[in-house]
Amino acid sequence: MKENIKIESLNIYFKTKAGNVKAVDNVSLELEKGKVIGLIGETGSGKSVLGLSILRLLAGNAVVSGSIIYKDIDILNLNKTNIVGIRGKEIALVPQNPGTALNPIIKVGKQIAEGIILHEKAKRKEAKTKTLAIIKRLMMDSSISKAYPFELSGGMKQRVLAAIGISSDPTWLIADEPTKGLDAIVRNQVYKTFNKIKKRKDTGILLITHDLILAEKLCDKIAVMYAGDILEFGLSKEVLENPKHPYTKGLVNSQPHMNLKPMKGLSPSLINLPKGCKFHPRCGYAMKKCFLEKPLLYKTPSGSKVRCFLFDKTRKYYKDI
Ligand SMILES: Nc1ncnc2c1ncn2[C@@H]1O[C@H](COP(=O)(O)OP(=O)(O)OP(=O)(O)O)[C@@H](O)[C@H]1O
Ligand code: NI
Repeated sequence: MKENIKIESLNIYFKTKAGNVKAVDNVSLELEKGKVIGLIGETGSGKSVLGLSILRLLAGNAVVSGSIIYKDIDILNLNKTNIVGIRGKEIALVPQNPGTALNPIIKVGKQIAEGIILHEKAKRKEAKTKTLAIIKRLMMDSSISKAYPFELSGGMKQRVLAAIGISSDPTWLIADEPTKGLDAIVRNQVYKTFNKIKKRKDTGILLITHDLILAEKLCDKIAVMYAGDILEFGLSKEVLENPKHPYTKGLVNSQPHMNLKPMKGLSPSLINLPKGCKFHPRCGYAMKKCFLEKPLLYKTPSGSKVRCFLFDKTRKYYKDI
């Protein structure tokens, strides 16, 4: 599918005074058009960096290699003018921090309409009609178009950002932690907004989140990140209800609605990464091999992929954990 986003051997490091920060390590991942793919993992695991790289929005000290193919084009090779034609129009971002992402002195409706005018070269009147249709589609009251951002709650601002995101009918939406800092009721409203977008089936979503309840409700597939690596990838239900990698198990068990059992240890320094499996210093199942060699992504009988030697069936210490 030409409109899939195919990430291949993506490496991203940041040059800093303390050394090179390896934020994304040889990631290959295909995002299927019209599907919702979740990206979960502890803080600092590289989720936002991966999402922003698709939009070429990384900071100036980023060094990127590999490829991100969309419609037969490598996004990483586009010049600044051409990326502007894709960003916002075909691949849109719903940014983190709704508090700062909206312009405080412009009414919300106008902010949604501006995107439509910019990307679709629409006339102001057409843009206004479409803005009201989008507001209605996302189940918000039309009166919000006349409100200034400060008049809206955090959840409402987040939904307005989603409205801006879909205003140009993009093929892809990259949403970075849309429920961060919101209480349960408002989180549910944001979920409903994204579910509406999902139901239209013509927009795929890359959902970056710590909210595993949201991830399970919305995502078709989930990728689990740790220190720049994907450690597990598979159907959402499979990954969250039957996690295979010891790290995914730890993440699931540390959720407030689960045992709330924090995972032991801390993520490694991205400047000085552990040899072998990056998770081995924290892993209760670590074997000698894990200290020396980086595991591949092994396919499990249920179809998910797990970067863990316990799932390398060719070896005799394979067991279901
Ligand atoms: N411009 C930069 N210079 C140096 N390091 C950076 C830069 N941008 C990001 N990083 C580092 O890259 C790593 C990955 O960051 P990223 O924001 O992708 O994490 P994340 O998984 O989104 O975490 P969170 O869940 O907290 O949002 C972090 O260690 C971060 O400090
Ligand atoms: Ni992030």
